[in-house]
Amino acid sequence: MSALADFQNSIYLQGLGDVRPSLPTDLTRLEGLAEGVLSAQAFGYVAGSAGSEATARANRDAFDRWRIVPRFLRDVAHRDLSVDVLGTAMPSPILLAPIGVQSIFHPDGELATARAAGAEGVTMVLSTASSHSIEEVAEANGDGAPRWYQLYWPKDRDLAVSFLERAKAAGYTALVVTLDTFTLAWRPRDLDQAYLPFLRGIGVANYFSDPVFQKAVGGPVTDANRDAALLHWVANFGNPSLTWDDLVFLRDHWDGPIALKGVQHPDDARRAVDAGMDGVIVSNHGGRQVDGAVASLDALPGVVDAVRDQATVLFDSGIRTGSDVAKALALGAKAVLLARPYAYGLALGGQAGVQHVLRCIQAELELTMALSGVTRPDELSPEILVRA
Ligand SMILES: Cc1cc2nc3c(=O)[nH]c(=O)nc-3n(C[C@H](O)[C@H](O)[C@H](O)COP(=O)(O)O)c2cc1C
Ligand SMILES: CCCCCCC(=O)C(=O)O
Repeated sequence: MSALADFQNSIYLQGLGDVRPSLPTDLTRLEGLAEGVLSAQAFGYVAGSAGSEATARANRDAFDRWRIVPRFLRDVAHRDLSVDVLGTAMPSPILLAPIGVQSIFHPDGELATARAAGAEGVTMVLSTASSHSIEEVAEANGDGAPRWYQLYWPKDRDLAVSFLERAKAAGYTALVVTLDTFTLAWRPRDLDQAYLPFLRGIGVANYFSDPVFQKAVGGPVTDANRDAALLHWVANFGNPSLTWDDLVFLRDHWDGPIALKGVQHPDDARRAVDAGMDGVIVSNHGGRQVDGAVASLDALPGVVDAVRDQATVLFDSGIRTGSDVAKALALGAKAVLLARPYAYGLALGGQAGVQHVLRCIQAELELTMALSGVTRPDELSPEILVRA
């Protein structure tokens, strides 16, 4: 048995003293509870997706179409979930996905998430659009805690370089470059409420604190130039004219591993390998960008097949349970990024809420694996799955 499954026992033992977990252990229940504590705008922002939200639903349906076939009598007494992903040692194949503007969910925002990740030894991927700066989040995360940085590649190349240098100096070891959100998609829940956190000054901490950004807006951001600074942010946030050739620039300015997030097509995965990228993250941004896009899990096997072992394949979009993690790993992902469930944990319980989510999903993964005859993530293969 491992520390992860011990978590399950510790809950049962608390029951002897009539203590119950303060949050549900079925993580699919968190969204409904979070709706009760968040403003309608914040809840719409996190729970909403693009258009009719068909892709968000497809992400979940794709998991339901695969079923695990348990196997027994395989000596699963000793289980080890640890993995090495792009040079980072991890206790399990689960990272915290980049989620921007976290202070709309909890006053401590990314600081609470970073403390939770640091306490659990789980790698946090910090968004460029965070509500606390690169440096503040690193401090909350703690010395030696594993952390990666996610880049929204701005039009201003000097600003991009400044972000990369700040991230490197603050101990972020790998770079995630998100391809699918150079502009916001059509998101009806936000449009109907005329709500965008950035225009209210949330999610711009890294920009407003950056010397290159400040120079571009004529000095530090104050009440006097705040509106102009926000307009500059809007104009510079993303760059739709980027091409594969531009990746050379990133390679030249980041000496650690780089993973491209948002890859869905096998040819794009091959191009990532050709461009010297170390990893790809199969993701459709949780259905928040292209409504009607292929379910992320359905795109995974084609990408795995395309890159073979020339790059590390990670996965997100739709992960809600430990069994979902097992399915994504069985279909070839090296690790997964957990997203909305931890945002709901943050909303419901701050740092403790995020830790609860991490402990539950890791314990559930370990138990699912053991009860399926598997002791290590790399033993998961399509052989444990059938089509429903
Ligand atoms: C509220 C919210 C904010 C997000 N912000 C970012 C971000 O700043 N950068 C990024 O690469 N992805 C961002 N994402 C996308 C997640 O990293 C992830 O790809 C997606 O949420 C996965 O779908 P799931 O939450 O349904 O599993 C965001 C997602 C949500 C829900
Ligand atoms: C202007 C686009 C900002 C998006 C940042 C957050 C995000 O990725 C999301 O899905 O929301």
